[in-house]
Amino acid sequence: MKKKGWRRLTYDLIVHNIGQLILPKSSDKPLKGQEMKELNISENAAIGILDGKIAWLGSNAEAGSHKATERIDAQGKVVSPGLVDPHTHLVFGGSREHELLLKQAGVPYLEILAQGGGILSTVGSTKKATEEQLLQKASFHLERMISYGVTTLEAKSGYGLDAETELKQLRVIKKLKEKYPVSVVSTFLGAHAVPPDFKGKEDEFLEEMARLFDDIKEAELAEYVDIFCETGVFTIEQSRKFLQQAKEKGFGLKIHADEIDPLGGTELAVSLGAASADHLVAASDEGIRQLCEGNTVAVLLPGTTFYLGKDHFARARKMIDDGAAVALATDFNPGSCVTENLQMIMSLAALKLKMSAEEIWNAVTVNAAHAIGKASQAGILEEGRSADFVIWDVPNYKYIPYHFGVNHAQSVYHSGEKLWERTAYGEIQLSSAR
Ligand SMILES: N=CN[C@@H](CCC(=O)O)C(=O)O
Ligand SMILES: [Zn+2]
Repeated sequence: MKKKGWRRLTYDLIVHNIGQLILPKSSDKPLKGQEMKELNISENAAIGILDGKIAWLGSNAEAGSHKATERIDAQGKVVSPGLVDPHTHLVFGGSREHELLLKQAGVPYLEILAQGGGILSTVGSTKKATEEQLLQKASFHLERMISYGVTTLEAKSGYGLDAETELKQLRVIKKLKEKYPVSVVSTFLGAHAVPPDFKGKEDEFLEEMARLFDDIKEAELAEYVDIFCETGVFTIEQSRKFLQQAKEKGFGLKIHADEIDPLGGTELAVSLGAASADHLVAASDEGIRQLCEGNTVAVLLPGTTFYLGKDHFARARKMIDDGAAVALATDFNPGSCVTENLQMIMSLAALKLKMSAEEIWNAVTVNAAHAIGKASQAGILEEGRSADFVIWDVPNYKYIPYHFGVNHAQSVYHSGEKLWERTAYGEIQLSSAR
């Protein structure tokens, strides 16, 4: 009956002749284990959009009988929900290309940090940058993310490590939310590293960062609080106390956990009911077992492992086969993963994490949305949802992880509005380049 009602309408937009429409399963919980292996693909499909929302999903054959102000022929290509990137360090000053030489010489990531480089180097550049400069730079990176098909993302602070600069970064994220139609979720990562003047006084530093919670809540500057729980940074006990305080103030929780050493951050995340535990390269069997029991999403960042030149990747196969919920993210940042390209991460997930195409699509849509509390708005295409979708210039959904390092997005929509479209670069630019 509902469909008949819709049929009398004139849609704002109909996208028809969709070869494959990717329809991750809608669920109030992240997809776990076996559920991640299932992905609904509707062939020869069409979608109707009205007032920024998906108003109709059906077959291409039916599409002609519906009225629409605008029609787009997808030419048998693939359409998916807009991608969700649930872990980025989008706002920072400067860059760290000089560290490549250190990496090539085999200096470990934590050693560069201990020498005052790494995160601390970016802290210096971020302190120096004005709010406007940070906004311009973050806008540049955000626009590139959109061009790769991202319509919802998380962005962290964490390159200030003092009240003034952390709040400056969070205000930039808030401005990005206002400036762009995409959905941006903000995370306070004041506990990202120990500033030199607090070396040996980590507890004091965390107390100082925790004193910002009220102001951040009051000004609606962040939805989540995160901490880097790692050898030489913050211990499990410090992380537990800090996150517990954040939880009491009403923040959602995230944790940079078990990235290099298996400290037990995964278990901590589950025990605190964190939305996500991120990295998990060194997560223990017990940590994985607990992930299977809870609803904390394992946000895996294979681009970081690749960029840090490591051979050992997070155990995605075990996590999924045992029954955990896995999402994927870029971890875009100036030191350990310098890419805005979530499609590249999808390829690394196939090649290094041995994830199937179905698991990968669920990991960058529905599960990624769960990891940032956006599951009711993003990651799914169904009637009544925001019309956030991507038309991909590929023959089928398995093609994107397969053909790596390039941009397969043809056009990107949020709330039914076209945000980005690939220009016709083919003939003209190539011939002039020759
Ligand atoms: N591991 C900690 N933080 C970031 C890296 C930040 C940086 O190196 O600038 C990460 O998630 O990889
Ligand atoms: Zn990170």
